[in-house]
Amino acid sequence: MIVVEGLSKSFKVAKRPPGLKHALKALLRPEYTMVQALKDVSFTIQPGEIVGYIGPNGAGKSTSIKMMSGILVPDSGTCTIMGYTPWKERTAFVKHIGVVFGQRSQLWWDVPVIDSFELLKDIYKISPETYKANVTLLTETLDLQAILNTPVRQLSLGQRMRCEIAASLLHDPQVLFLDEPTIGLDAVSKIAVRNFIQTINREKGVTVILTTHDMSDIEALADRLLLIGNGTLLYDGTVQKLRARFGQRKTITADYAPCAQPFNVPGAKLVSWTPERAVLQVNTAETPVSGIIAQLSSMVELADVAVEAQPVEEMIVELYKEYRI
Ligand SMILES: Nc1ncnc2c1ncn2[C@@H]1O[C@H](COP(=O)(O)OP(=O)(O)OP(=O)(O)O)[C@@H](O)[C@H]1O
Repeated sequence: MIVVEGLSKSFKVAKRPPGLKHALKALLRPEYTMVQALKDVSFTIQPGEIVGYIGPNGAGKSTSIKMMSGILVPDSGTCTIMGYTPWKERTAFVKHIGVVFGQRSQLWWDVPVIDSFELLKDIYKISPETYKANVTLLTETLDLQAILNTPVRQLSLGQRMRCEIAASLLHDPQVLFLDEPTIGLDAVSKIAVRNFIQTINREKGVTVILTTHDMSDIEALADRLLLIGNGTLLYDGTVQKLRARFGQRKTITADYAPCAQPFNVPGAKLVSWTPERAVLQVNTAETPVSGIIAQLSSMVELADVAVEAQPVEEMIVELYKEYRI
């Protein structure tokens, strides 16, 4: 579906040290530096995948999405999506993709949402039947009925995001690029957007490339992660592979009948202790959880035990540390 090979992109940025003197100098004799946003990035994405494209600020995620959606031209490298080179065959190519930039709107600010949808219908030359069916489906699943006649500028962020996602799917694209689609959304809207992404992936087979800083989006949606740092692709693998590598740390929370003294369980690290509850961390590669629970039950009268895996967020932090990004 998507084949990216050796993509590189640099930007020429004007140097402007602070101060009026430097500002005047920069105006008369501008100096430039080059920022390398992407360096030789390659990957392949299969139809129907949901891929989390992650990395710290300035890593090169948006630059990649802009190239894959045909907005930016790389300095070198190739990208083929459904047989198209995005930046060369943009008019034909955009019919097959949907793009949502969480920080920017593709809707017309002053007109009601439904008018923006009508304009998109004409731009994408969507047939009346497809348009009608999709507006009905998207209105229902994204709960848009009450806001379809409201001008975009009067919508809340969460309402606008739902409209943006609907707008990006009116023409039945096979690939959807989502750049921070849940940024600034409340918990209810986030879950609604995530559920919707899962639904269109499952029911319509839409391939999704998702960039986000919200690791709970990744945990809920992505089967596979692409980690980018300083413009370089550092990790390409499934969330399970990440778990196998970093997810051996488990947290055990034990509730017990009151106990006067803090205790020590060999093989586990005591994170916190109260007379009725202890939180321990264990590396399951070295000590099995069952062994820790057996030790605990010989020391205190256990009432309840909860075992939690390490959250994906913490594993990603470990990955960032490992690659020093
Ligand atoms: N139009 C531009 N002109 C100059 N530099 C740019 C431009 N666009 C991006 N850059 C630079 O390229 C690098 C990568 O930026 P990019 O926006 O792709 O990062 P990102 O991973 O999307 O970051 P964030 O998570 O903060 O959105 C950064 O150093 C950025 O300053």
